[in-house]
Amino acid sequence: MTSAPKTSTGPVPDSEQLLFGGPMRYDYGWAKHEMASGKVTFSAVARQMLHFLRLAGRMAWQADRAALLTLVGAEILRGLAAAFALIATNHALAALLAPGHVADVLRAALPAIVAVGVIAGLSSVLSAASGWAGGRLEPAVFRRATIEFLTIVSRSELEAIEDPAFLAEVDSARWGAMSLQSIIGQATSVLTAAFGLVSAAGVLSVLHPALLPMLVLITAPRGWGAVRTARRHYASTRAWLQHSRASTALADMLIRPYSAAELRVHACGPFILHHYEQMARAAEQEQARLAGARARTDLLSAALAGAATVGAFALLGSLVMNGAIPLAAAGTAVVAIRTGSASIGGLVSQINRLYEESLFVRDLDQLRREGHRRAIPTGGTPLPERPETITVEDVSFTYDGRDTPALDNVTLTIPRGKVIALVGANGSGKSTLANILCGVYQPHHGRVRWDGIDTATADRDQLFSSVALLAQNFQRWSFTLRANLLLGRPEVPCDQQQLETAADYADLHPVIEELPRSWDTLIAKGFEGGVGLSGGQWQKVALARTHLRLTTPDAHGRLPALVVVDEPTSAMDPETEVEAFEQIRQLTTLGVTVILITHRLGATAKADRIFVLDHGRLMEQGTHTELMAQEPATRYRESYLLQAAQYDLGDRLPHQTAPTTTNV
Ligand SMILES: Nc1ncnc2c1ncn2[C@@H]1O[C@H](COP(=O)(O)OP(=O)(O)OP(=O)(O)O)[C@@H](O)[C@H]1O
Repeated sequence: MTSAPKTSTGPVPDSEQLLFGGPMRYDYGWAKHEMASGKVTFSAVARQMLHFLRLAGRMAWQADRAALLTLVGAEILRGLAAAFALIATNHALAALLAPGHVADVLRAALPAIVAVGVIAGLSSVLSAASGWAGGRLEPAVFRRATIEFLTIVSRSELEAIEDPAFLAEVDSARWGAMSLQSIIGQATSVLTAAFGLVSAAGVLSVLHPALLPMLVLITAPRGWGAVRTARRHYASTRAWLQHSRASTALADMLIRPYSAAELRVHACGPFILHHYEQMARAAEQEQARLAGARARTDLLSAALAGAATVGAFALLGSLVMNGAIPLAAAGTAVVAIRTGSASIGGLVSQINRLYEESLFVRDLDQLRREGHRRAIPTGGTPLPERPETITVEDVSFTYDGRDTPALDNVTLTIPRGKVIALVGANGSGKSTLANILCGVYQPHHGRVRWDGIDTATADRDQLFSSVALLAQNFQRWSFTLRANLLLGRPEVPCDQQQLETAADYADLHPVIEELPRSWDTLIAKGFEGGVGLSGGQWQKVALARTHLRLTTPDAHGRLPALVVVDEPTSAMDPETEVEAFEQIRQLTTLGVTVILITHRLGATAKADRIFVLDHGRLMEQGTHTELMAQEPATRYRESYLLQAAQYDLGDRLPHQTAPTTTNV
């Protein structure tokens, strides 16, 4: 172990530059990963591996004790069987090489020969038992590790999920969950090979102490080669995880329904295919590089091990010649060296994989700690069920990688049970503010208070439960219509009547009537029996889901106090849209405060209060009448008149002409 592993070679392929703006390799700075770096000692590697084996063992113990005990028991017995087989072989050889009549010699050797056969049979049974137990354990451990991984990631803050460094950890840890499963199989094989080696070593040291160091000399180069190859492979896999995710995304674009129409009309297929191929070639080159490096390492370690084997046989020959050991013992020693070497072969390839897998398990372990740090906190100050006012105080927020803040010292007050409109040009910060109000982002500066209680220290689960979010890019769950609504309040059971009420509210029944299996229709193109919905129909589904959430108490009897609707009607036809806005306004009759984000200023005109954002700053506020009457003309009035002029709504003030530039 002398140098840190290389991860990629060559310039950035054009495809990666064009499509992703740079190389899709993770640059980890290998110094951070001491196990993968060239500076680690073998004992450190062994300690780490034992640590992760214990981790896998603990998980296996929790998953299926009987299977784990069977597995370990069977492997220990197989190891013992291998030692007994060698002893029996020694007896058989001693009897066979003894002088005497052939029939007598055979008779004397028969018990030992039979013992060798019986032990071989027993070994096969034990091997089958071990395979059965391993087959049960591996998927169980994989399930546990995956569930743990998914729980950690899905409970992380949204900012963490959007952080590329955290995403890199997530990518690698996901691999770790798979590795934890294979570690069981690897560990079993290592155990088997190690027992074989130990029994060979035991027999050799009994035959003559000088033979044992020879076995060690045969083993050492193969062990060195295995660890070197594993490190190289790990470094490469980890660095190329993002590349592999990007390639899968490209392949999906070619074959999934969501991109099918534009792909065909714009003839994007050949373009994407070309770049997919370029990326696949880059990955192929990396694999070829690894294969070449592995071949070189294998060759070197095999040459060293071969030289050691020759030395071992030479030593054995000289021991026989000098009469230090009898011929029969030499025969047994040959068998032991061969068994030992075969065990080394198995051991090396298994340790190779075990080591590599344990590096990924380590990443899973790391995600556990990092995930804990980035987790949404549990507990905190209780929030009022129906706050009289929600105040946003001097709130600023800047996205990672951005120089300018998305929200810049915003201060505003939201009274209970009113419709509050957030308006502003694209990118002015409306959705960011909505996400802060919902508790998915925490302000980087300033506070949001519910009746004076700072939401940063409040019980976040309670905050989430008190909010309904109909986001601009709301989730179109690839499930049945029923499940799509139930996901409005998934933690409590809902009956059909509640679903019907929500559907009534969103005028969803005409859509349901056209669905082949009514509520149980799978609304997902690309799955068997699945049907697609139009954009406006999906918005109705989302509106119904929001209503279900607003009218269904959580497990503690709490109903949402705040609903954020972000561009809820953008895909609806004019008639439906007018109705939908009216329905949204009606939500205040439930005692809920409505935050309405929309560019349709006809709808905001009826809001109780309007806040106008511009480049993350709160520029104007008031009622529609106030904002329209202000002099000099507000940005809001200019935009409103511009829209009015488009539709000739006749809302233009007598002395005004519609401006043509400003946009809210
Ligand atoms: N995840 C993100 N990472 C980095 N920047 C972001 C992210 N989301 C939004 N932004 C940036 O933050 C600013 C505010 O975005 P936001 O989505 O809040 O605007 P908006 O007013 O809702 O816009 P629109 O009317 O187009 O929906 C924009 O400059 C946007 O590019």
